[in-house]
Amino acid sequence: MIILDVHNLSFSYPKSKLVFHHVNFSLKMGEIFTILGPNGVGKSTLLHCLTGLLSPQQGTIKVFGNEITALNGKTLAQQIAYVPQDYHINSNLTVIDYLLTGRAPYLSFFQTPKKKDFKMAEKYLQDFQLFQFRNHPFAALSGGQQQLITIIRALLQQPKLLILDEPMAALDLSRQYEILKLVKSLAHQEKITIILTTHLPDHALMLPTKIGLLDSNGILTVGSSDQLMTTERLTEVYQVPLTLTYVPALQRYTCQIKL
Ligand SMILES: Nc1ncnc2c1ncn2[C@@H]1O[C@H](COP(=O)(O)OP(=O)(O)OP(=O)(O)O)[C@@H](O)[C@H]1O
Repeated sequence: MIILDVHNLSFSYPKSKLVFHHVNFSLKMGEIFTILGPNGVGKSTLLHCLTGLLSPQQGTIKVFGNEITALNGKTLAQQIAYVPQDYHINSNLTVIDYLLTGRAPYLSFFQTPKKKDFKMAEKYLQDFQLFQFRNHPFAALSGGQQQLITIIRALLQQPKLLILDEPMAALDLSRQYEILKLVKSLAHQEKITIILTTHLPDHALMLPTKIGLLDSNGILTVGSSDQLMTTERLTEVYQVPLTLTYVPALQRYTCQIKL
């Protein structure tokens, strides 16, 4: 079943050249899609289009067969959850209050969160060993803790499509391991479709994922990991000497920069 269908998408900011053009891909239920590319090529911009935050100049985005522009905010928030790259919020909300905003798509305008909503949020806090921060101000947490809380908030939306912009950028190795395992299990067990961006090709090499390579000409090349995660393709995209090596102990390739 196709969850997301992107056809012929092109985008430019006002009075600027096209960031990307003629982007095409579709994602099935439970599929993982990792987008890689150098700084400034337009990965976040593309994600903003996919969440309906930006309107493309050309092309269509369909979620469950419906044009994204035809969906109301509440329906969209029940179907798509988005964790932005810049998750810092300027507010005095406590962690639990911030998390409960993730339940808003399931509450009516005047309704306050119910016991069930608190329990869901608290369960995630326990699972991520963050329960001790329940009543702390969100803004007082470390960068990595804020990133994890923002991911939990997205999970509380119970989305069908989860969009994560550099979800591991602020995380230590053990938390990266946790998020990679989470991404795999959300996709395989809960059949959530996941799009993520990362600057570490190894993240893509660790996941069973479709790949999107966005280059500095604004072209998104979509294919399998075997097709696109090669020394030649990544050297071309990143314009840096690098090499992919198969590590038998890991049973996968790793990517290293040649310095
Ligand atoms: N609000 C904006 N107005 C005008 N130009 C913008 C805006 N936001 C981003 N850009 C430009 O669009 C291009 C793509 O930016 P974007 O943030 O999407 O890249 P990215 O691939 O996500 O980069 P990074 O890997 O550094 O996060 C950049 O040249 C950037 O300067």
